[in-house]
Amino acid sequence: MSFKQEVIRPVRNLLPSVWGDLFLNNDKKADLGEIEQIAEDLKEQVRKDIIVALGNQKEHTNLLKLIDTIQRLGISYYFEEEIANALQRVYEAYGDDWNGDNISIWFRLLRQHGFHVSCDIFNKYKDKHGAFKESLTNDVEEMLELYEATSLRIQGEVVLDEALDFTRTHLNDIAKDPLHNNSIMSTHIQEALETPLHKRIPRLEALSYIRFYEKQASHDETLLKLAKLGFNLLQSIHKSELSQVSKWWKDIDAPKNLPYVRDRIVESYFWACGVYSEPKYSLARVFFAKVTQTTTLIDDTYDAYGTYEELELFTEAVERWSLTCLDMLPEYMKLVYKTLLDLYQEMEPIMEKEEITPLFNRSKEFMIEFIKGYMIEAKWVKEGHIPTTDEHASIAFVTGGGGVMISSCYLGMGEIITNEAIKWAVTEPPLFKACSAIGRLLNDIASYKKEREREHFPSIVECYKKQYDVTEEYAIDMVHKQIEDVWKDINRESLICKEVPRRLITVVINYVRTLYYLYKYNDNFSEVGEDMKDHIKALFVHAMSV
Ligand SMILES: CC(C)=CCC/C(C)=C/COP(=O)(O)OP(=O)(O)O
Repeated sequence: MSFKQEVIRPVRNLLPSVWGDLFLNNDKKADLGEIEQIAEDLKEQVRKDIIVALGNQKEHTNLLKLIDTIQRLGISYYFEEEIANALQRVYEAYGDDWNGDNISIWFRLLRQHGFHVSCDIFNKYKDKHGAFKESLTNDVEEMLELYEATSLRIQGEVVLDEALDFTRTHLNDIAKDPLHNNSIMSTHIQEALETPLHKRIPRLEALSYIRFYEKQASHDETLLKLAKLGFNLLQSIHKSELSQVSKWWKDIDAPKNLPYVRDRIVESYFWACGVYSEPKYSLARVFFAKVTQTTTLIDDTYDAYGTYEELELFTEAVERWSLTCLDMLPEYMKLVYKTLLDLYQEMEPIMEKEEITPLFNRSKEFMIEFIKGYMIEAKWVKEGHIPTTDEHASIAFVTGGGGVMISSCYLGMGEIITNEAIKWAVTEPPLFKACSAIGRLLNDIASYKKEREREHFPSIVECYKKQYDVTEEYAIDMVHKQIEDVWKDINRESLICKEVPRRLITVVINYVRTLYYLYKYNDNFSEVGEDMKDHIKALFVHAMSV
């Protein structure tokens, strides 16, 4: 007599996609030839403005303001060369001794573009007792700019730590002051306090800044029009890509074949657009969206469905990376495995043509290490092991996904992936590790309560509590402090990597900005909140009225 043993699987309350088939059939590109021509003429005008301002030293403060506005409006990719050249010239002309106005904008822009200018200039804002001058509080815009500049600080820049405390306190008071209540400025301040510019996803910043800028009496019509047209032009490309990835995902038919999996292809594509929205990175964007959904598929297999024995088989198959391993896997896992291998297989010839095979191969290795990390987590869960914070960090650097996610972001970006960049990326540089760390910390803070409801790898919050015998609130504070420290590390690293094209560094920063958006308060990826739904609709459904 044989007894069929029932398999006990983890239980999870799975939320379906909120989008249904909304984005599936949007692949017809509209004919935008006429709009493109208008945009071309506007671009020419802006280009001239940049060149004229650069040529006249008296205009350099305005030049920086113009560049800042262009960036915030989301159209800097039209003027990449002009902006890089202008900032290079400003750096060469002034070094650390900027003598124009708007110190904070100067500092923020130069640091954002990789110039390690000194923060000592901010001592100008202090009085003889070393405190920030109270007179600063009379100029709200200047205080706001100083606040924004502090996000670029690195470890040890005490003047900027102090400036952050000072400006945050005063801006908070202003935002709460009934005199300013509900004014455009007070909303603007509140948004800045919530998420400083440096931590915002550029595409969402464009969305909100276009609305703000339009209401400013001093706005420039050419810039505003170009921003709106540019927004719509990008949207039409993104809609078609979103339809493409939705079809790919639809063919896998997860609701029928893998019902335990989070269906987050739209959110995955949103993530990809957070990293790069320019037309020329279409291939990379589509690939990265698929990687993110596939990683989610694998995460859910380890966290929410597979038995320990099945996961061991899957991990072994991934290490061997060959379709011949399909036979050793249970039926449902075959599809997970095939999705993973097909995804890379499809990219292989393109990567060969682009001569970036070493990076492509390393990216596969990162994926294998990542999945082996999930297996270690599964083992600790099985043993009921709560790791020390150091042990936790050692695995979080792997399953935090920095290596696999950032290397995947780079695949398909074309000629910007130079040999130097490949040499740098394959070593898993500190910037990748910082992505893993911040990803894990943000994700743990957002989801530790939910994860506690079921069997799950312990979050950093649990590890802190156990190791240091502290309260939950204290542990959470420690994690927030750590997150701020990682931002400082990212800022430092992004100034050091001189051999890597700047756009590849901003890929990393944008990736982290998107993580920050997704996990700052809740796990917006698993449980898409109202704000995120509105943002996705604004980016991919509604065109902007011009
Ligand atoms: C590594 C990365 C960024 C992968 C992209 C897919 C994803 C959002 C996984 C996190 O799932 P989760 O919220 O369930 O996380 P975990 O199970 O790791 O706690």
